[in-house]
Amino acid sequence: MTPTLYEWAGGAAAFTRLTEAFYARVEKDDLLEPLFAHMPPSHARHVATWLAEVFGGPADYTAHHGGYAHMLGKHLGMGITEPQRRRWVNLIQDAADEAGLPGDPEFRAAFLAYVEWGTRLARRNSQPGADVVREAPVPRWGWGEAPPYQP
Ligand code: HEM
Repeated sequence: MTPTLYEWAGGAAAFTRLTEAFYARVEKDDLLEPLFAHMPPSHARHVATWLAEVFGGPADYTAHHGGYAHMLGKHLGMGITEPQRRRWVNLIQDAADEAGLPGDPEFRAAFLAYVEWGTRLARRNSQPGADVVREAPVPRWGWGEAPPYQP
């Protein structure tokens, strides 16, 4: 059986460490801090729950946090710029290193693929007047072309 990305990453605790490390960096970041200035303390935990579900963990964001529609609503009208999007991508990769997520090529390729996809959608959906998909399931992301290397 191929493990899920969630299992390979180290389960719920790994995603908690990831988003804590990420938002510690966001708070000190010139481009992102202004966007997140009014973020409630629960934010890091909610994003960890989202990412855990996306990568094959329990569907708790869908069950308890309003699912896709709630996530979408948080980004609407924000007008994320490309430099801000790219910084988000850079900081979550730094956070993945700091949080000790697996560094193997296959895991990081799948992780970054989702982060690229998700941030590009978030940026597009955040533009004023964007034509957005309002209802959808929380996505589920897999290994793609390179499954985990298990000798
Ligand atoms: C893969 C990409 C992304 C994912 C998975 C993601 C996920 C989320 C989720 C789940 C929430 C809602 C949290 C809750 O339920 O409380 C949220 C809110 C938010 N996101 Fe994103 N996001 C992504 C990209 C971005 C980008 C690129 C930016 C800006 C550069 C951004 C800025 C924000 C902000 C400012 C909030 C609202 C924080 C608040 O509650 O005040 N997101 N995001």
